[in-house]
Amino acid sequence: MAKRVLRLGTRGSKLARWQADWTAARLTEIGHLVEIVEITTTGDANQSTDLGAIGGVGLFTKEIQRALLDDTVDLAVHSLKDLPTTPVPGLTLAAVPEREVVADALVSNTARSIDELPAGARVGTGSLRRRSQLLKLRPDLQLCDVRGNVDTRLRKLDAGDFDAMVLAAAGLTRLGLDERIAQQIPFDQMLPAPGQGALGIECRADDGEAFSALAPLNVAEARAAVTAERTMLAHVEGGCLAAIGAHATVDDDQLHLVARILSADGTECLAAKSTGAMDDAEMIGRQVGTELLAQGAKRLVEERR
Ligand SMILES: NCc1[nH]cc(CCC(=O)O)c1CC(=O)O
Repeated sequence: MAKRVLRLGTRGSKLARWQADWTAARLTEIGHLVEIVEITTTGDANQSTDLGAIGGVGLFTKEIQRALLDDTVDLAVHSLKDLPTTPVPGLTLAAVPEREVVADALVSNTARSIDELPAGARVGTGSLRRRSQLLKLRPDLQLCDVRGNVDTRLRKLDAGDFDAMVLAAAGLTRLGLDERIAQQIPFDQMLPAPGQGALGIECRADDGEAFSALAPLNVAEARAAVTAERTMLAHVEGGCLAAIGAHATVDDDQLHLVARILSADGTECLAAKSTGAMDDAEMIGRQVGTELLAQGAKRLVEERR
């Protein structure tokens, strides 16, 4: 019998293609046959529209999950930070591979750090999380909305549309654009999005063959860290629209999670952290979420609706 070809669904952006190629290469190395299938998502088709206006949560992932459920593809590779925390019946997150650099990066042709930005500098970012944390640090900054893929954003920066911008360091590194990173922003200044820098690979829950193929790509420490971050996010019901940052690390089977949630203008900031066994990642995520709710997180989440 001919060996089954695993059809791997991905978005068409350069970064998505890199992630799909990386996953396909790992699977091929261990003897699987993989075919990459490109899928256009609502998020990609609407480069100019405000993300919130076209339904926010799941914009980049829904169509690929649909293709998985329709049996058009067998595997789906996502940037885990774009994947909603609500489970999709019939699908399972089969692998969270080794995580790339988690921090956000400052990209600028003039400044080497956030502290070094001149008063009133224009900073490009479409993310409320980045915006609120920047304003908390530097209320003088002028935040400019910027959308599009990494290349488009870099072109706008180089054209002088703004003095600096903030992107995930992981995306730049994967695209070979490391030299554009002026500063890896320290976590005390900016906490990343839950799941940032990690990939999530899904398959149909009843597809044992695909699940087994993906198992060797899973890294327990990476899985535990993103599980803690995502459980916290789900617990405060933040979705992708609230200014919520989180970062979990695993050290000697001990998991440390820190999280914060901010008001839009950055003047209010709630923070919580917890530590425990790596195997208790979900419990640690819930503890931190509960602590944020006790401090009044609901009001900051509702502010965005
Ligand atoms: N929301 C878009 C998105 N999804 C994943 C990444 C970067 C790679 C990653 O975090 O894994 C980016 C771009 C960015 O935020 O700069």
